Amino acid sequence: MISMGIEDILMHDESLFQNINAFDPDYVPPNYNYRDRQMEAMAMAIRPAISGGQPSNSVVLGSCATGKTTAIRKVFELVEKTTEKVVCVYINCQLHTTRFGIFSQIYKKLFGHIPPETGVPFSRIYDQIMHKLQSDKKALIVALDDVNYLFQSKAANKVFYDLLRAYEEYPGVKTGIFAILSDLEFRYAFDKNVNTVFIPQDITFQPYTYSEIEDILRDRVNAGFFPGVMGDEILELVAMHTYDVGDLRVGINLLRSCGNIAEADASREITEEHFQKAVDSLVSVQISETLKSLNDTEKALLKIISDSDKIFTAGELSELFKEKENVSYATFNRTLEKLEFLRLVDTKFTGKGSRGNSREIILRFNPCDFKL
Ligand SMILES: Nc1ncnc2c1ncn2[C@@H]1O[C@H](COP(=O)(O)OP(=O)(O)OP(=O)(O)O)[C@@H](O)[C@H]1O
Repeated sequence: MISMGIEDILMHDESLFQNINAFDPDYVPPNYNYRDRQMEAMAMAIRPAISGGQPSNSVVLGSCATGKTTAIRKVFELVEKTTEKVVCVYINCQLHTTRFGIFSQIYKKLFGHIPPETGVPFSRIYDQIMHKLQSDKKALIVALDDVNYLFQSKAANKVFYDLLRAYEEYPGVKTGIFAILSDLEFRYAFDKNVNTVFIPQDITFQPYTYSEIEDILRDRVNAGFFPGVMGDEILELVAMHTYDVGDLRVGINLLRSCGNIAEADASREITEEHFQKAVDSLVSVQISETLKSLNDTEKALLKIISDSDKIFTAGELSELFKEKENVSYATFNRTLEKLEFLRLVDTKFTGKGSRGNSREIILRFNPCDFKL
C-alpha cells in the first residue's frame, strides 16, 4: 500500500467514483426492476380514487431492503404526476410515532408547513385536513412505513380509525392506507371498529434471487463508478456476500466501501484485497452494533465465553453461568439461543455426551478486537 499524507488524501482528485451518491440510502435508481407486479398492485389500489371512487387498503410485506419504500415512493410520484385528484403522503413511523406526529405530516403535505406543536388541539388539525380534502375534492392515500412502531406506541388503532372513518363525519372524503411491514414475525391486531374498515389486500415483496441481486448491484456499479473500476469477478464476490447476508443494503454499502478503500490505496481498480478489507470492516461495524444492543444477562454470558481460552460444552457453560449469575437453565438456554441467532456464537454438536447431543460453544469473532 502506498502511504498518503492527509493533504494528499484531501487533494487527491482522481476519484474512482463517477457519482458517489449512487450508494446513498436515499438514491432512487432510474432502473428499478423486478418490482413491476407489486407496483401495479399498488397502482390498482389507488386507481379508483382518480375517478372519485374509494381506494383500497393494502398491507405491504417483505423483509428488509426488498424495495418496498422505493416502490411506494415511485408509485406516489407517478400518481401525483398523473392526477390532481389524489394526495399521497409517505410517513416513516419510526420517526413519527404519535397520532399528532402522523397528522402533522399529512397537514404539511396539504398546507406546505407543519402545524404549531403547542396550543393547537389535535381535533382542529384533523378538522382542517378533512375540510381541505372535502373542498378540494381530493382523495388521501397514506403510506405508513414500518407501521409496527405505531403498535408499539399504541397509536395504531386511533390513527387507522381517524383515517378510515373520516367519511362518517366528512361526507365525500375518500381515504386509503398502505401499511408497510418488514418485521414478518409481527402480527398486527386492531380493535373491532378498525377491523370493519381496514380490510387490506397483501402485496408481498419476496427476497431477491442471486441473479437479481447481481443485476441490481451491476446497475449501481455502472452508475457509481467510472468504467473499469470494478470488474465482474469482484462484483460477483460482492453479490455472493450480499446474497448470503440476505440484505441488499449491505451490498450497496460494500460497493462504496470497496471504492473508498481502493481510492485510499491510490489504485485505479478494486481488487480482491480491497473487497476483503471492506467486508472485514463492515463485519466489525456490525458486531460492534450487535454487542451494544445486548442486555446485561446476554453480555455476562458472552463475557464468560470470551474470557476463557477453553471451548466450553453447553453443559459446562450452563453450570458456570448459573453459578455466576444465579439464573435458571431456561434463562441460560434462551440467552444462548439469542447469541446464536445474532451470530455471535456457533453451537456445534460433538456426537458425545449421554445422548450424543452435547454441544460445543464457539465464539464467532475475535474478542480482542471488541470491548465487551
Ligand atoms: N429493484 C431494485 N433495483 C435497484 N435498487 C433497489 C431495488 N430494490 C431495492 N433497491 C435498493 O435497496 C435499498 C433498500 O431499498 P428500500 O429502502 O426500498 O427497501 P425496503 O424494503 O423499504 O427496506 P426496509 O424494510 O428495510 O425499510 C435502497 O438503496 C434501494 O435503492
